[in-house]
Amino acid sequence: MVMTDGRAVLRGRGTRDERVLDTVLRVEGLTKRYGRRVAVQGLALKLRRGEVLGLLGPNGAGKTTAIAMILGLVRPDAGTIEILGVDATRERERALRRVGAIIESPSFYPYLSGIDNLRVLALARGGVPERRFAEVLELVGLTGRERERVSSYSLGMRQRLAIAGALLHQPELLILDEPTNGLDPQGMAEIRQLILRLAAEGQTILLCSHLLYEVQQVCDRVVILSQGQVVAEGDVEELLAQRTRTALRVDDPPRAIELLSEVEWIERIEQEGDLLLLTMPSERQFELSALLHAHGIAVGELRVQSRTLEEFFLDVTGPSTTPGGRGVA
Ligand SMILES: Nc1ncnc2c1ncn2[C@@H]1O[C@H](COP(=O)(O)OP(=O)(O)OP(=O)(O)O)[C@@H](O)[C@H]1O
Repeated sequence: MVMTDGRAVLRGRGTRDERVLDTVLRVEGLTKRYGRRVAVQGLALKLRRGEVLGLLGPNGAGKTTAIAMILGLVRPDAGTIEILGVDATRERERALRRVGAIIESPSFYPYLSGIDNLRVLALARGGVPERRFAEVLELVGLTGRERERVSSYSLGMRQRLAIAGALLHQPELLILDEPTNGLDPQGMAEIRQLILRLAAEGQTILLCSHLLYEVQQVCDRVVILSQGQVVAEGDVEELLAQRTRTALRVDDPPRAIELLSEVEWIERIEQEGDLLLLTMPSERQFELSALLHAHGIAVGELRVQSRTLEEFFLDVTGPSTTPGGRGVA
């Protein structure tokens, strides 16, 4: 992601290599079934200090169930969860001490001011130093509005107050489940800016979202879930590069399809009019051209089509595609 490198410099919490050594969250084999329905199947996640990881997936993919298991709200059927080296399934309270989370729409006392609501939240955490209130209000851009009643806040301001509340105890891991749900475009943009700002300060974040744009804008890495399973994982730009489509025009499409169906690095072949669209790594286009030539198939056109994350996402989560599978559509 273009922004990633710039942000790594901004963060100023050691080099990226130093942070790599430090794993904040490690999930392995995490599984949850509801009756015969598998909500999450063998999920593995690794989140390093200072990283912003996006957990992406369509509705019902299992994101909320995964987060709820990490937060000890739902008991896993199998798997391990380690937060800062502590086994969260065995020592839930100790593991969650350094975690801040927002998993539902925030609920506040509407007749109390923003800062008084934060004071109530701080009590639940066993108290925080007085100066921390000003710090978190500043971080979320609510300085100057903290004495107003929450009932007068916009939804975006309430969400920012909720994030301030989750940051009160200086968590090492911040978990945000669909933080822009229900917000208008301006409110969404504010939350995205806030996440970028927290990331720039070195905050480790697990962001759960079904919004591709949001994830592409703020995350270093993304894990895509579909029907409880990981179907793709990696740096967003790298994921897109791996799965670009190559448009091909040849003199004998049926023979080309027959030949290319046997090629291991071509994931998918689609036909659009007289064009063949191949899902394959773009750097193999010379190999492709040589292969066709060697089999006497003449190539009239060969060009790489860039894909949006949206197309990629539909490709890996869509019902017509078997993840990792090949086929002619
Ligand atoms: N308490 C429950 N009882 C039965 N089935 C459940 C329960 N919670 C979740 N599920 C099922 O598990 C699957 C995963 O749901 P989950 O809410 O984790 O997905 P999600 O990716 O968070 O989707 P959404 O964005 O719609 O919340 C779905 O099929 C859902 O119907």
